[in-house]
Amino acid sequence: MSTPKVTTQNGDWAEVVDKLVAEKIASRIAAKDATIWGPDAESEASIRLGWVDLHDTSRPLLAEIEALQADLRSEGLDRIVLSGMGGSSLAPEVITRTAGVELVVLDSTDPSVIKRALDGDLSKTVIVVSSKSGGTVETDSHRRTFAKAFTDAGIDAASRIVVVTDPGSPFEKLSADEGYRKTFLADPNVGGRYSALTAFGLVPSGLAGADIAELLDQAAEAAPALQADSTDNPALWLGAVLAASAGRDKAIITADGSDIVGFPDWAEQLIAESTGKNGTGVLPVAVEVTAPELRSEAADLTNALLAEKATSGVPTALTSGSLGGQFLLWEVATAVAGYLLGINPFDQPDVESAKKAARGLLDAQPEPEAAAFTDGAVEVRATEGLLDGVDSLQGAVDALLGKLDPKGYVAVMAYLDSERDADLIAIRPALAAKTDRPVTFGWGPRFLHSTGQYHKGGHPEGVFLQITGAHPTDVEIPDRPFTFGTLISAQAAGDAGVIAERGRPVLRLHLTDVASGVQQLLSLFK
Ligand SMILES: O=P(O)(O)OC[C@H]1O[C@H](O)[C@H](O)[C@@H](O)[C@@H]1O
Repeated sequence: MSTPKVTTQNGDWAEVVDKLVAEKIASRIAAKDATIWGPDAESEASIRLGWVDLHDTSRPLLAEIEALQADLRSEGLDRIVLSGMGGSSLAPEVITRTAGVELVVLDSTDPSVIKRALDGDLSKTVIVVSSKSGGTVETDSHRRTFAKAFTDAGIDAASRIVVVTDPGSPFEKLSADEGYRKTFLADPNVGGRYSALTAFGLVPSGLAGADIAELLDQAAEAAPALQADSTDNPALWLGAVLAASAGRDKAIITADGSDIVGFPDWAEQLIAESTGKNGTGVLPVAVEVTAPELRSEAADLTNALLAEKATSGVPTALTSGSLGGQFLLWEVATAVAGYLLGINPFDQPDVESAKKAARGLLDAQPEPEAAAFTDGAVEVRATEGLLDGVDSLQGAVDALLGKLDPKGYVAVMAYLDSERDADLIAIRPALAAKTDRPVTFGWGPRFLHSTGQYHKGGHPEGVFLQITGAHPTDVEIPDRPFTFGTLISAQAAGDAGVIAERGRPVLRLHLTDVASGVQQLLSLFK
């Protein structure tokens, strides 16, 4: 095991850290002092600090998870599917990828993703449906669809559904009414993105075969250093680099040489939802190790890397240590960053707006907006004025990039199948190289529960490239008046509408044939 370490380069944060030590911020966080973030944040903070000692309070869960796993295995049930969005799936994804065990993570509404999950061997499948609120449309839709699929296959659906939710949520009651196999109630005093070491992180990971006791041991080993009012506390340095590097409001995150798999995607949600609000915050940009952003010397960047060496001259924090320790390190650092930025790190005020817009579209089912023009396999639409005088895909992309401020960023929002359409990811470094600006890439609707908050609530300086696709095969959602295809289209249109209302440029590309549309898009950058 190794305790978390943070080394800083290309800057001096000693004064900030001294102030944090003098104000006893670390020990006050550990003592669950809800007053740290000011009077406006106090009531939320008072029910959101349960994560500081989960390495102790989650212990009783281990035996329960182990017992269920043994039962499932004895029945030959070893294909674990996890339905969960944002904080209900990002941590288990990192934990199981790092442990090298199989977990099918379902955090999409793309019909092709759903179909693939349903096409797996249902005779060996258990679905863990995780939702803190119990009201998330994606997870509700997955649950309905899997329940029917089990029944259609002659399998007792209730025996194959495991629920993780908060006590008192509507989902707890539904689970009891339906007689689902087991309901794990999570600690309600922990928000989704801080829930890696609650039942949300531990249940699916443990059932899939990851060593979750070790994860808690790692966090327990890390905790004393992270709670100390000391200039040796690594979380104070990481928090200071993230929030107190003047004018540097974009953090490039990558993992190079770390044995932790996929950590930047988890950190992205933690930082985006915790800080991206009130027109401020830190934009987390999760990138591949060869990303152009890592060589950039731009004045608005910092780097937060799970790596041993800085890659450019910008302010950099290098972090290392075990996964359990890293979870706690980044959580404390984000709470510290929230304090330094003067915001409440525990709410996500702008996430709801996109959900509301999608619901409105599902209810109204309006005629789709006509395309401004079609180029090959791509229908092009955009916010008003953006396409004036433009009649080609190349021209449309250039027009969007023309709106980029010197301090702006590009957000690629792909409402597609992350496995089938994985080639599209190449557009991220291509755009970063072309614009010399940071580029976020999110699969929709997954990113709505992560960077989606920052895009609407953070610094208003993004330009948005939304990509959707045709669905040759759609999937019904039992007892709902819409299909997965309609749902994902409404989520995309709703989100684009909210971003446009906030005055940001949005270019919407709809691929009438996804495979050739993806290649057509990529060819723009060759
Ligand atoms: O666990 P749930 O209640 O289903 O919520 C899943 C996700 O939903 C919202 O988008 C929140 O912004 C996220 O922080 C949360 O993780």
